[in-house]
Amino acid sequence: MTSLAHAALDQLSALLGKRCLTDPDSAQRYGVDWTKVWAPAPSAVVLPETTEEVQQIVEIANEHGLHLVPSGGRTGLSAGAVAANGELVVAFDRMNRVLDFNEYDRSVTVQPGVVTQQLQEFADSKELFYPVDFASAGSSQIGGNINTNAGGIKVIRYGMTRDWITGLKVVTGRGELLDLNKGLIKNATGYDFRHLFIGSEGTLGFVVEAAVKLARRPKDLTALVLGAPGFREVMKVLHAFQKDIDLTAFEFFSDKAMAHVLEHGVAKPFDSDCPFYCLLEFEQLSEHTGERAMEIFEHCVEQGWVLDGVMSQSLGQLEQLWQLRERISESIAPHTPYKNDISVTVSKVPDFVEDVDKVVQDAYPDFEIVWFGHIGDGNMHLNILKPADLPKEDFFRQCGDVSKWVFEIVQKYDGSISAEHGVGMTKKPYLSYSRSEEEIAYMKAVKAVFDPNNVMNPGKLFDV
Ligand SMILES: O=C(O)CC[C@@H](O)C(=O)O
Ligand SMILES: [Zn+2]
Repeated sequence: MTSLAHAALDQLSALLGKRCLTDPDSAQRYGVDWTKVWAPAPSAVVLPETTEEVQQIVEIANEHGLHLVPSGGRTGLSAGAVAANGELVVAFDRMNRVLDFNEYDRSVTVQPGVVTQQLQEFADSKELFYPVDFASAGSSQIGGNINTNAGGIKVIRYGMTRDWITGLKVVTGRGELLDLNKGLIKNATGYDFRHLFIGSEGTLGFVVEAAVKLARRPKDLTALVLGAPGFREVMKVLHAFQKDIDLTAFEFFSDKAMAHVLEHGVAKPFDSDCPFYCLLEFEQLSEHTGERAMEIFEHCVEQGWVLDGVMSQSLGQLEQLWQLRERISESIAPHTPYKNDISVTVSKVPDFVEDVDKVVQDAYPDFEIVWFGHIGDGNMHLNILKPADLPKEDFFRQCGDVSKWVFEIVQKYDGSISAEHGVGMTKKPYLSYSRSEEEIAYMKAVKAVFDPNNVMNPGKLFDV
């Protein structure tokens, strides 16, 4: 570990005892997320258990000029929670309790270290539903989800994390505790700071408590996996289903993505090989919905938009079909992927994908390019896989060069360079492709208000 001012370390140890860690294993464990670009090098790791302790940590940081990095489930993909420069990591694993539940408000109050799946299971135990879901739900924490405004596989129906947070308690970079919006549905009293903190990547303060809204449990979820001859056909299928059915998900993946998950032991859904696949899901609110889905499926086949397909007949089959999509990220991970998480409005998706695909195919004739994502909400994951014999540094450098061309197209289409993974360090150099100079100046000014000494996660999102 790099050296932290002795006086600061003494104060932290006096405050937290054994919950102030300076051993190399803890540094490795708490100083990284799922990006493998920067090596972890924090000065120390602290594990607060109360809001008061969080406030005192922030006060010590201000006094000694420490830099603080929030750490949740560490499943991030943009290096937003990486401590690579001697920072103090503040990990929320010990603040992981459900504090309150109110069935009339359909609201649950949680600490930031509650794991997403723990929240989903709690909601289920109350016969309710927390709908924000993604493959890393088993380890990601709600505090991290709030800091990145996490999205995932159900956004088409339920929106992002932002749409489910009705209240936030935060400790600002000044060490003050703010109680934001207090669980209210309606509150027209000026600036809603809750929304400033959601998606702020820990640059303004720490989330120490959140009030989360819950939904009705979905009824008889059913999935269809369909094979399509081309990408444009996938979008026609989306349109055909959406005209009649409220979809809870519409995901797509290419044949290359399919090949990787099959190699990882997931069962093939049907015999035909197709260039593209989509997975769509809906609630069977009545028998009629299933019949209507079959009619639309047949229509898509007649039109030549669908080559083959399968529909789940049980919860087990539904879960099996979801594996095809949810396990893509882990199945390509051994190939050191360079990730892009880009979005445009849904109507622009076909032209946008065609333009980007042309650029990356030309730029990387020897690299494998894997497309998949949440196409129903306009979010594509573009992963470039590293050839086994190419050194990691050369690979990332080449990918970085091409990113500029990709992001020029994103800008042309008024899209986002980070739809749901955040900016962190990986996308920081490209922020101006999605946000104007004026906007970035306002962002910096806002940070200065909440965190005047720049103790909160510096070097992420933008440089001050
Ligand atoms: O690995 C990726 O590029 C995407 C990860 C995640 O957002 C997903 O949708 O599976
Ligand atoms: Zn995703």
